[in-house]
Amino acid sequence: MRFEALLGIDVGTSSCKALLLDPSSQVLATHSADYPVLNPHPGWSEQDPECWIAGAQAAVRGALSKCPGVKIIAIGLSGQMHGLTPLDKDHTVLRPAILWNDQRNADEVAAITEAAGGLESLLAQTNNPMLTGYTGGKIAWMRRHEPELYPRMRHALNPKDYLRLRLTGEVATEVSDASGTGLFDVRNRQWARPLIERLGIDPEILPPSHESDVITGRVSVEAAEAFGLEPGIPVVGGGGDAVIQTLGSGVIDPGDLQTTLGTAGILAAALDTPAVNPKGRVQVFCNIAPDRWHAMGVSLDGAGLLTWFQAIAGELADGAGNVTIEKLVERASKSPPGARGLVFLPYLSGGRCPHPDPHARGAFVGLTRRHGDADMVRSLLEGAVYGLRDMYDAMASLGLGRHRIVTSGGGTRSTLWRQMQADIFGCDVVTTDGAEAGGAMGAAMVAGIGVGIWADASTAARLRRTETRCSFNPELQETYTRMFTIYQSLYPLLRDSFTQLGHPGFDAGVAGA
Ligand SMILES: Nc1ncnc2c1ncn2[C@@H]1O[C@H](COP(=O)(O)OP(=O)(O)O)[C@@H](O)[C@H]1O
Ligand SMILES: O=C(CO)[C@@H](O)[C@H](O)COP(=O)(O)O
Repeated sequence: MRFEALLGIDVGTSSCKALLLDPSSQVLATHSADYPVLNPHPGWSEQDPECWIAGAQAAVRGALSKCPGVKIIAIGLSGQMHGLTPLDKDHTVLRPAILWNDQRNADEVAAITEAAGGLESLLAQTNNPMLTGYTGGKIAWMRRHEPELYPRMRHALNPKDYLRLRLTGEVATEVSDASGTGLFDVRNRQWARPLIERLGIDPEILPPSHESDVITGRVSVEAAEAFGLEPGIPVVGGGGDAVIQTLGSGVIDPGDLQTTLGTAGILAAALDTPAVNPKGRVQVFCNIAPDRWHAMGVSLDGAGLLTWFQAIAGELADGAGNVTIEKLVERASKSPPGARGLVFLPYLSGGRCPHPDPHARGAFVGLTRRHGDADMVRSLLEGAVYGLRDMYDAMASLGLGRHRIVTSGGGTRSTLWRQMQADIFGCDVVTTDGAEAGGAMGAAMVAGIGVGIWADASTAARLRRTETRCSFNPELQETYTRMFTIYQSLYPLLRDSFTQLGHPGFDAGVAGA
């Protein structure tokens, strides 16, 4: 017997996830497929777009195989934001995609800010500063550093929009991911054309932008065969993962806070106006709902801290594959709150919010002979949450409440990490069904809105169900308040040292040269 479902696909940084949702908003199946990130130079972060396609095909086929007889009625797309996927006129990928956590383009970002008339003027045009992670600076970097490739670039797509192209043959984006280029007029939900022209960027390389629930194309015959789908299925706009995850967590109306522990760490809230961005310290983007906006702080290292440590621990154990994430978290649970006075600064990939500093670095501060692996892993987990708390403080002028956090992403698999969020923020932390599937849940929901199953985002959001709850322990407030105060004091003290440690000679082992 055939039954209907919506398919959400999330092109994450570490894996592609697929999720099937039935029209009553029950999760039917999920499946994911991993792929690697490439770091060819210090501060560079790239991926081969073909790995997203192979990952999406494996994730979709895996999810479908768990639901024999399912008929997909619409597809929604989610993906890591800001990644520059440059294509030529025949849609051939010109170079590996430059990802959201890449730090190579600080010079171009400074030049763009100046050309725009300074930070205030840029904020007036886009509501956002140009950050090193954003697509606009990467386009400028290619123009300067890859002059043989740049003139061939006809399309600059975000990762999920490249998947859209491969699924439907259509070049398109939607307002949330367009916001993350730094070239989008977030208040008016359209490309910031005067800015784009002033920067000398050809506006034609930027895809047409739609609202997130608009149908942008249909699965082609060729893609149907490659993905195990039927041709003709409508594909809606979808959203950037950091934005669409709020819908997937049921957070679409102003009030709740939402966090995500994926590769990145994200603290977000829905807004009903395009709020003034406080000194450009946070990200204010278009939300999935056409009458909503989205404020967030992003740390470039969230749950990705654990996979970094896992790789190191695996090397020390002679490459033995038994250092699992679960084992690391289990070790962390043996260390007390505050990790015996050990703090970890989570800036392995540089800083974004509240410190937009490509030179920022990670640091264990306070090590003694009493500290062991359990304390080190615990301080990593706590450092990721202090990072979220620091973003909350940076967003103070937005007047966001803190009565409850809804959390999502791969890191939410750990009860310890969810409890830490509750204890460090001093509020309840809940998960909703499908929380681990990242943006794939929100993508399936927006697909349903696009084909009329739900009237709007608020209606769809109300159908999410709470699955877990951690209440905060008041007895830990003093420890965590003290530790967080120390955490906040450290970056300003270490900033100059971080910059000096970034001397390229140190990486090459010839700092005197
Ligand atoms: N059991 C677990 N406990 C805590 N964290 C986990 C667990 N399993 C996976 N993770 C973390 O989840 C992260 C991946 O989350 P995910 O939401 O899939 O990220 P992305 O969308 O960026 O690919 C990894 O960096 C890993 O550290
Ligand atoms: O840079 C941002 C949002 O501004 C990140 O959220 C990326 O979009 C990557 O997300 P994950 O792969 O970690 O979910």
